[in-house]
Amino acid sequence: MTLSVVYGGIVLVALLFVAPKLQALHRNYRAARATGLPIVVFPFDPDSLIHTIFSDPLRPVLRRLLPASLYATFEISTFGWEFRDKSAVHERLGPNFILVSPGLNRFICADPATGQNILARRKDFVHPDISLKAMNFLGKNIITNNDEAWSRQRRIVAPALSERISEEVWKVSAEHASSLTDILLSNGPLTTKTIPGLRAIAINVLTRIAYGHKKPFALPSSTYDPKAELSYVDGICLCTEFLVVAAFAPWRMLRWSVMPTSMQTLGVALQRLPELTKNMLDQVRQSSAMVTSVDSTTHAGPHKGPDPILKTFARLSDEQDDNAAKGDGKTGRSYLTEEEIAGNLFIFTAAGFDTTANTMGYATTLLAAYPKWQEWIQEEIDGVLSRPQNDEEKSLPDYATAFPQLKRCLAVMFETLRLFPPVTTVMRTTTTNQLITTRNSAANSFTLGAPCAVHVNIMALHTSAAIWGPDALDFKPSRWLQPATNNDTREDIITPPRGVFLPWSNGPRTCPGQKMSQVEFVSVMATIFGQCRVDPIPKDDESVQQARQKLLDLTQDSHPVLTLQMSRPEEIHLKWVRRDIGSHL
Ligand code: HEM
Repeated sequence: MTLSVVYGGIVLVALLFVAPKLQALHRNYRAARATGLPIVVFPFDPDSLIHTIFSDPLRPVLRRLLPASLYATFEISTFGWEFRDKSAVHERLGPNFILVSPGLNRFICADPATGQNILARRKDFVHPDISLKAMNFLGKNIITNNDEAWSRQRRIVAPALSERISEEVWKVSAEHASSLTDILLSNGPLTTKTIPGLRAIAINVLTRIAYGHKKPFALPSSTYDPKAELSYVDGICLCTEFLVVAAFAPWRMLRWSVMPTSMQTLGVALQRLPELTKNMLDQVRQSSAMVTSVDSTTHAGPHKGPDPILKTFARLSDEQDDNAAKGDGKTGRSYLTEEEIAGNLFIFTAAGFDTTANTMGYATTLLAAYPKWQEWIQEEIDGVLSRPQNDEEKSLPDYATAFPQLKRCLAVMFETLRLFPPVTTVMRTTTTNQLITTRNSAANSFTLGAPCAVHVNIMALHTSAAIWGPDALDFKPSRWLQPATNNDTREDIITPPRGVFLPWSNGPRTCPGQKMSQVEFVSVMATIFGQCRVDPIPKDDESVQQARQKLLDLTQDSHPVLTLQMSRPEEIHLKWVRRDIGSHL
């Protein structure tokens, strides 16, 4: 009797737990059916905490145990599947399909026209809560706002990254790349330092442009000391390096003495950043006030180079405060609150760091694996670098002269981003039902019931054989260039059809750092590959060919954290050798 009560209780609890899930699954299935799109049903919520934690470690086990078709369903419920799958699932199911689960339905889109349509409608398809939470912890900012505050911030943030900073980005990137080249060439055994070195360049360029922070190039240190002096830039760099922990773990917990020193140092940074931001802004305001009074008394010439972004933010905010004091109120079109200044300064670093650093890391690894493409860009770089005077080293001409000529370097960036886009899927969510028109035809339109998660599958768009041809998965930078013809000897970058190449996304929320990242990438590649060549280092009895293949395998062993990154970058062993460049000039 007692036993049957216990069993009955267990069954009841199980039913109480399962019944709402089944109900949600049924409701979602009906909503998905109404669209007429292909459907994949997965019986668990892929966004639940349990699934998020356990699905990745379970993958190898389930791959062995489950029949292939069941495993394929499980795979597309896991985080980061887009990179592993490339466009295979869309080849089976079509460009658009819906993953139905007891959580939110997920509309997965790899149709260029539909993707464009979604990204163009920023008010209908908004950023999901999870990205807002992940990026909000140092203050509201352009990424974490969906409403009118976004428009106001975008009007300030996008121009701060415009063409006016290109010359400075070009110069600073070349300076740091040149220092890294010296280190890589002079320290023979430092062969694992390429990827950390490229990361150091990316963070140094960002901190110079955003905060005016001038720092000589140095490889990043891997030691952390929670008791050491901490500057604003150190704190921001730490938060960027450990973004996921910084976003979700409370600083008090990170400071516990049982935590690793890196986490304790991060805890200190999170605790101190509000105060450090305030001090830095006060300093900027004081020095601006001094410069203005000196300028107005001495009529000194204009400041050389663009102001750091921080200064622009502070000035706009102060102008609004002045208007408010005059009674106009802080309601104009161009201002940031103090919290938004802090949030956006951080976002510059967070959004611009990993994306650009990893793109340079993948590109360098691919060039080491494919000597053919390395020589291809070097041929171009040699034609652009200034000829040496006497014994001077060849140097990179200024931005306006060199950048437009280095098309092969830009083609390497595009091809790297095609195969290794930092953001493999752009996520949105809907709160009201949305009519979606595919291939610009009303006959193909359908209504997406809300709420629904929407994923524009960048990885699938970038690797579809139907779009890019049978060699879609090959690294082939020349696909980006219109070949020179008899009449015109200039190579030109091609523009791919609309909606098929979206590493920087598209529409009103497209990445405002697109040009900055291109200028930085080309400057760094031209500086490094102008001076040296790179090869993999074969291990033990490996052949060079095997070592090259290993590099390619390491690039494929990647997973997204916030952006796509290699799982084992420390295994990239490269040998840098100075090129004999005088001979063919
Ligand atoms: C290879 C380099 C880069 C790639 C591939 C990249 C890619 C992206 C992508 C995919 C988005 C999301 C857009 C969306 O939600 O539709 C984005 C947003 C953003 N990126 Fe980049 N990015 C790069 C470099 C940079 C740099 C260097 C900066 C600034 C220093 C930057 C600043 C931003 C900002 C502020 C946003 C938010 C825009 C908004 O929500 O309005 N990015 N980026």
